[in-house]
Amino acid sequence: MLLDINVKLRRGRFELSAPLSLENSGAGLFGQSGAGKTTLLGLIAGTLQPQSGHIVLDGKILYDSGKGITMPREQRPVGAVLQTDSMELAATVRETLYGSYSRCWTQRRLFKPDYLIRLLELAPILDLTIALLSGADRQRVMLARSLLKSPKMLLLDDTFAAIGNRYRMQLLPILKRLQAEFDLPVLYASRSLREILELTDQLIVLENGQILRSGPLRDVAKQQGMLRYLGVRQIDNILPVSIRHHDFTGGYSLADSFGQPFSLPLRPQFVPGSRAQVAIRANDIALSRGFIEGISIQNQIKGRICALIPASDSVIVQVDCGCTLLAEITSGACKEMALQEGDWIYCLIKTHAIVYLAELDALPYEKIVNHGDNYYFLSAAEANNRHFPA
Ligand SMILES: Nc1ncnc2c1ncn2[C@@H]1O[C@H](COP(=O)(O)OP(=O)(O)OP(=O)(O)O)[C@@H](O)[C@H]1O
Repeated sequence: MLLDINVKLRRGRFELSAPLSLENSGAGLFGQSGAGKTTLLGLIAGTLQPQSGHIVLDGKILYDSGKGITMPREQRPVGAVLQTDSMELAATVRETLYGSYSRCWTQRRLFKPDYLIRLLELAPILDLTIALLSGADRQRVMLARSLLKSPKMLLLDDTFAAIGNRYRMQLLPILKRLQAEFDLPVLYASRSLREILELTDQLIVLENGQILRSGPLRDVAKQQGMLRYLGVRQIDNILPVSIRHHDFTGGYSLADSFGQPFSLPLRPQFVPGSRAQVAIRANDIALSRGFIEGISIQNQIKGRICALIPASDSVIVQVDCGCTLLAEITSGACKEMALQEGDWIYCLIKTHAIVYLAELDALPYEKIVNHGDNYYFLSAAEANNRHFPA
């Protein structure tokens, strides 16, 4: 167990009560403004003390009210970039970084300052004082300073939002590398599911100081209304995929999900090996008894029907393809095909019917085609709202 927390804290009217355990991976801490994300990170980092409970990280007790243990912040094996953090304004970036490095035990040191200076492109600002830095530069310095503690876990409080767009695109692969190469789990707090999903699909949903749900997005999203709460419109299938390679000639990215190959819209920004979440609407999946040759649809995923669920004028067909896919077809089609539970079937999915979850905010317009004097908005979400200028 990486992290085991059960604490209570009251601040004015706000009460945080957070029983939470994390296995050996990072997670995204999602919550609306005021949900308690910064508070929870502060409790782990040691900037705040709970009234009761315990916090154990990687077998080390950081806090235990029963045993009377409170480990001071400097000694906690936690790197944290918190909104409430401050730095010595008169110190230079170099002094800040080397100061943090010299306080880390030699045998625990994971990173060298030079490595992080290169990784986070800090060389041009090394001799500036913290007071002279922009907000985004300060965030990068704080991140480097936290990593120089060689932490067992990295806590980030809405860092993408604070760091600015330019470095955001650079920071993402860095954080992914830290997780993969250095086995450094990141707990990332944000109000944006989209940002969290760029890093991880493990979610902790916090509301009003309470943990509503935790687990992989697929499981969390099963709860009625949860996706809407997370700021995502209703979608029927969410799949984790691993990107394999990009076919620039063919115009698609190839990925695996539960051992099945998927052709996805081309997104070269995903490094092969990285993970993403994709969504497919149930009524964007057609079914066929056999594999079809000579068809433009790139995804023909074979699976076995495990349930036929009648809806008002349609049938939801639950297909086990390694992962579970829900397809929605008309009752007429279901009857004509004489579908039965246990039958083998192919799920036909067009590449462009698959949407990266991180891009859902970018909807409703997926693509606008100008043909003659007419504009056509090619987006399922806009089906009821087409706009054809005169
Ligand atoms: N110093 C304080 N004293 C009393 N209450 C506080 C203090 N700081 C925060 N709170 C309250 O604690 C609650 C949780 O705040 P917190 O900053 O942890 O939320 P958050 O989820 O991080 O929000 P945001 O996304 O806006 O940063 C809020 O109701 C806030 O008003």
